[in-house]
Amino acid sequence: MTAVVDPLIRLDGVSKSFALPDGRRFDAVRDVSLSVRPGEILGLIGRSGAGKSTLLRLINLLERPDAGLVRVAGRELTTLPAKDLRLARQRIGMIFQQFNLLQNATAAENVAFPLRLHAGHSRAQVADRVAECLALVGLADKADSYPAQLSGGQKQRVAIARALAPRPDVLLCDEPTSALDAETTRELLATLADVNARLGVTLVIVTHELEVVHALCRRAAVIADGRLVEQFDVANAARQAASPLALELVRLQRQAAIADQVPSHAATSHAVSSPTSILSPAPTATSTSTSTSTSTSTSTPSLAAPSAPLVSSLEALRA
Ligand SMILES: Nc1ncnc2c1ncn2[C@@H]1O[C@H](COP(=O)(O)OP(=O)(O)OP(=O)(O)O)[C@@H](O)[C@H]1O
Repeated sequence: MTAVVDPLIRLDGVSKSFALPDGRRFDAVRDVSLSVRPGEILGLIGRSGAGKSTLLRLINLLERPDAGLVRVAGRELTTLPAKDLRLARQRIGMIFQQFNLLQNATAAENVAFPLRLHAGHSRAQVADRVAECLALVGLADKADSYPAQLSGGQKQRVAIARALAPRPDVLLCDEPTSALDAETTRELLATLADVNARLGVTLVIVTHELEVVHALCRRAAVIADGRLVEQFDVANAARQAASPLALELVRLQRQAAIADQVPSHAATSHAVSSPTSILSPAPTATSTSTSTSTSTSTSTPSLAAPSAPLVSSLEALRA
């Protein structure tokens, strides 16, 4: 008999609307109910404007729902007084597409920031935790660097270290790789997989890149016009999924499976020539720079089909 595990995140009938300049209201999220189990990696996918980011921000109450309940780690957030909500939010880390680092603070100071916000940590404890988190994301040697001295991938790693510093149960990721080139995206996804596997941190990732879902997520939820259209296990997408977006993911999975079976030079040419996600704009040139390269591009990377090494290294991390 399988043990029933309580969800770590439970959204119950949440809705959110915004006021339009003409006085009408726009329904960005409509009556969504969704559960996320502890340790899960959930991808929220959908076309631009579907309501993915708003839904993500409802989980930590960066947006307050107009209706519905938001329960995280057993606590109903919508009814918490401000002080308790601040404490509850410490258990919910978040990273953003544009990193949102303090520009005039070093990597170490950025990571220390959430720890300093809350009393109770000695200077030595903060220093230890900062060093631990920077090492975890492979940036032990960049503690004294300022964001301007770091590549895009390194900045996102600092953001991950900062989010992990208060030991969250869950990390909300809003388009975490959209500002990164293909190679840096692969490295970042491996880091996120590692955070999930080693620390057991639950991940909820908003992305418009089906490649990210394929490479990292165990479950996917499709959002369209503010509604939850369907959810499925990524490994069983071919059997469980029905929406056009999910079927596009199935096509991507098949391409990757074929690429896995053909010799590497053929796989490479296949990956390069295959169409990218229908969510992405027209393909742009991919870069093969390393993690130390400067990547400040805001264009959507065109990953095409994920390369076999990416898929297998992430699957190894997942195992
Ligand atoms: N603060 C706001 N005020 C008014 N409208 C908003 C606000 N935030 C979001 N919206 C609108 O709500 C809709 C959903 O936005 P949201 O950012 O959640 O979509 P998304 O699926 O994440 O899109 P994208 O992939 O383009 O980021 C959009 O039409 C957006 O313009």
